[in-house]
Amino acid sequence: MNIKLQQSTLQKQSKIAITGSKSESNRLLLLQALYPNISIKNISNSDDATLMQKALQSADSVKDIHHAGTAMRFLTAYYATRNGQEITLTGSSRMQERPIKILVEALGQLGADIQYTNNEGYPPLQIKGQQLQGNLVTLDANISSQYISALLLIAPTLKNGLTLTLNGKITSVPYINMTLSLLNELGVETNFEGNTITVAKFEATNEAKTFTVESDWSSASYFYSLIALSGIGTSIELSSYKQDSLQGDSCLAEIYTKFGVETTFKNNTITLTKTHEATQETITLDLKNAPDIAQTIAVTAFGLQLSCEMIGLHTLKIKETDRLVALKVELEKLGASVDITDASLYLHKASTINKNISIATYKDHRMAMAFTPLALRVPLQIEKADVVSKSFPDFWRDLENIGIEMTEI
Ligand SMILES: O=C(O)C1=C[C@@H](OP(=O)(O)O)[C@@H](O)[C@H](O)C1
Ligand SMILES: C=C(OP(=O)(O)O)C(=O)O
Repeated sequence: MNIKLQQSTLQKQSKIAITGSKSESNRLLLLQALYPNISIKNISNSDDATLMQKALQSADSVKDIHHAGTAMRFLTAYYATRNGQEITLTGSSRMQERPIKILVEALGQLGADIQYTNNEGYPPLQIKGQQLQGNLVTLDANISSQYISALLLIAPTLKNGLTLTLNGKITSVPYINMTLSLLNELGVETNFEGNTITVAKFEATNEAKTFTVESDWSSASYFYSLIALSGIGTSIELSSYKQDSLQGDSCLAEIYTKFGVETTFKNNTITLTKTHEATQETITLDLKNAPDIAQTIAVTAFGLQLSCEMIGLHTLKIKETDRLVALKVELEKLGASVDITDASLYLHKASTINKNISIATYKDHRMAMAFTPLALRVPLQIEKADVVSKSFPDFWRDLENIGIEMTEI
């Protein structure tokens, strides 16, 4: 399905309820498999969370988690601990290009039996579950925090808990803190100081424990962008959000003040309002803690005809696509000039935005969603638009409801 977006104007005031965070959901689903007294409210309806649930529930020996990075990494650790169970864990062709060696070797230090089916260092994996021994693991922390979260999630079920020593610069730290906070909420003792994380053993209890997932902040980014590209006074209310979020992408509230958007928190909702014009000609950001909002921000800056320098983007090359290359190619089709390195992107100030450009999405939900707000400036097309379901299946319906005019082609 491709979508043609007419040049549109957002409703002056609107309301949306965004689905639960896929990051929180997939952590809680894994914890629920380990501690069945857990129940989960406002769980994400994303493909990634649905695939995680299916994999955990099905008795099949082959588990296919498609594009879901968290499911791939968290389930690798989980099945390595399932004594007597043998499974193959696989994913989409892109998933088979996303590295997993650091996690496999870390689990190997605990005695896990994991073999590569095709290419060393990449899924599919053949996992023979067993009771893991040992409690000390050292691993590189600069490639993906998901390897660390995967180990932390199984840590309280290990005989002596776990001590992780992290090598190198730690990336995507808020996602590690989210994992630790959820463990703490369950009652698990943890400590994170410098480059060492410890997790104590924790026994299952019968006491019911309910977690309520906060709505997804990465998904909220597209509404921040829409408001930034709208006229002064335009606002949207998004539920259900908290000021003390576990999600690092809640830094959007501060970042978007630079684009003229103010956020107010009230009764579990946030209201985003365009209150002023952008305050600077060049927006400079380090996104090592919030990699998933890089595409949204680059497109907002382009739409507002600002220049933008983003660093800390070293993880973008191994996500759903090489997001640095994808951003450069698609922004340049629209008339931008973009310089990239392995870890940064520089968008030069644009003087025009080309009309009726067809945006390729590279099997990456965030490419489709990040470019859509440009419909407030020019008509454009989004190719393979159903890709959004990885994290936000209701995206197109919600956008139509707030005034974005579109037709399927
Ligand atoms: O732990 C998580 O839920 C996630 C961690 C981040 O990945 P990296 O740690 O690989 O950057 C992020 O990009 C991803 O969307 C979700
Ligand atoms: C990178 C992402 O997801 P994952 O790594 O979990 O596939 C994302 O949602 O932007």
